[in-house]
Amino acid sequence: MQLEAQNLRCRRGPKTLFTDISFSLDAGKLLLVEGQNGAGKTTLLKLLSGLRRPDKGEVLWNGMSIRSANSQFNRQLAWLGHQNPLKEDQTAFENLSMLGAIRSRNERCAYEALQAVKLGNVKHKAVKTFSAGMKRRLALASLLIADTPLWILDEPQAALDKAGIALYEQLATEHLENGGMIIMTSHHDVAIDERFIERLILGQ
Ligand SMILES: Nc1ncnc2c1ncn2[C@@H]1O[C@H](COP(=O)(O)OP(=O)(O)OP(=O)(O)O)[C@@H](O)[C@H]1O
Repeated sequence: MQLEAQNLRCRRGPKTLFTDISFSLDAGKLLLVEGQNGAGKTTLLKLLSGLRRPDKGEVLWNGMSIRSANSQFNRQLAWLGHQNPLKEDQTAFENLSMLGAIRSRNERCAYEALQAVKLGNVKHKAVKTFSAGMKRRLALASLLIADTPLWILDEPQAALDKAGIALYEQLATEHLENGGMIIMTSHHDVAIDERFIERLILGQ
């Protein structure tokens, strides 16, 4: 398994955000994308997810363009942006069950994912009653339900308290140990073993 970026260039409005980004990421590795506000981290993650096209360059999954129907890229990817992809009027359990149904998971997976993010005791409460940190935990549970090898996560630790950040780091470490891959941004330290981590700093 490999994700490769080849000579990516991106402009937004009059500004060139980056001109020649290349890297390759293998199974069991985490790419930490760093840079100041406005450096282009979110934009780069969108290019790598296929949500936005680069002005130049290509993103390859296992040697094949992610735009090729044969790449199966979308089935391998779980994306988490700044916004949590949650239905506010539904309960935590209903949100995860719905995602699980799309991925042919049974209800037990939803219960297990809720336990894993320590939301088991509020599983039948509507998401609109949750705090920002609880919603972010639920969004992290959706990664477990998706069960894809590649996670692309824009500030996954946002809104989480110390325990929530530690929980995220634990889930991410387990994912990497199982041969998964993660691309993420963060404005904070990430306490994940350095042997998993590669870094890309934008705006230098
Ligand atoms: N819809 C848009 N139209 C034009 N310019 C945009 C748009 N969205 C973002 N930009 C610009 O693109 C640049 C990069 O934005 P981006 O969100 O990728 O940065 P970032 O590194 O993720 O920032 P942050 O750390 O604040 O989340 C910024 O200068 C921003 O003003």
